[in-house]
Amino acid sequence: MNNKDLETLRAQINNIDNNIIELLEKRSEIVKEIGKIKREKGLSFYAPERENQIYKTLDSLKLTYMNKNSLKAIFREIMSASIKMEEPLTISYLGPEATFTHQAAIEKFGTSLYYQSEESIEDVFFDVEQDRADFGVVPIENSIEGVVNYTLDMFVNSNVKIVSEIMVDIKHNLLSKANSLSEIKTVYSHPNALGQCKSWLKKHLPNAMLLETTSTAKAAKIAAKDKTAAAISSLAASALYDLNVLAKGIEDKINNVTRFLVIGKHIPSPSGEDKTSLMFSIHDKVGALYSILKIFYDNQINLTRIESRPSKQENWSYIFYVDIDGHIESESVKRAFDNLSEVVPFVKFLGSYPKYIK
Ligand SMILES: O=C(O)C(=O)C[C@]1(C(=O)O)C=C[C@@H](O)C=C1
Repeated sequence: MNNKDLETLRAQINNIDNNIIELLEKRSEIVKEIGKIKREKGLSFYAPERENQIYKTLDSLKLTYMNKNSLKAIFREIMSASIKMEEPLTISYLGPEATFTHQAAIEKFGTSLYYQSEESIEDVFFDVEQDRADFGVVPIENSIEGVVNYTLDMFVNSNVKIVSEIMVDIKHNLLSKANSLSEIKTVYSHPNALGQCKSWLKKHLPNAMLLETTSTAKAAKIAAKDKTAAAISSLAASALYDLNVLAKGIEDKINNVTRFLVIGKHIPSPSGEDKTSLMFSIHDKVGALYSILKIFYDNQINLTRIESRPSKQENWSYIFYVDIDGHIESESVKRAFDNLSEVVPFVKFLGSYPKYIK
């Protein structure tokens, strides 16, 4: 290909880019209208059910050249910019910067919004409750470590609702200012990450001292100040703290996924494929849990998870958390919720939200 060809092709791209920009301008004009209606009606500017519809449409396309994940990332950012045009929302997350929760938040809301890092899950809940943030992102469970009890417990006394969910593949990496493994004397990370990379550490750094930190991002911050130290952390942290990636994907089990929740104050409209989360306690008597599970069965509702936690009110009494298929606005879910309310001492609706799609 000679330079002339290259110039011709780039001129064609310039034309297409102009068309894309013109269309984005037209799209933005409509977005502004939507924003006005939402403000008048007190609706949520972020509409996860609508975003899922758009992602599903993209998923169903038959494309010749474009990679679907790339296309979705482009639309993620278009919608992020659109939300910002309607209302520049603030998203609170369990920080510091470059944690997996931060990554999850950006995956959900794109890069156009404001992000507010918090030191604890409790603070993320408080930010949303007290309107210091419009939405919050917190971890709820990991495929290896199990449920994040702290997040579950927060729902007992909080009135925030679950409005969306995110799944993130957890990839651990060894980051350091050093250039080779032989220089590493200490490895810092969150206890979960150290646990998830145990075999790799034993094989490649058998003599290193392992030290726990409150987050994987904090570990990266510490490692940035000591050339004999390394951190197990995300690639985002390697960029943020300018660290070398000495080894990629060092987790022992490859299927390491963390589920995060977006919390807010509005309940999204049904998307067609939704989940509902509920919390309840039961009477201390024979068959109590059985009779509750039967309510879901009788209403033909699929129960996708059940967790129990000590109620903290009296010893050996428990609170149950369930996720079911369907939206609270559907007849069967509404009926099941009403039936449940009649037989349990305490029940709380935690949210109906669209199921995660990658
Ligand atoms: O359809 C809406 O409710 C919009 O606000 C528009 C739009 C979009 O850009 O397509 C933007 C933000 C919402 O989260 C969903 C969709």
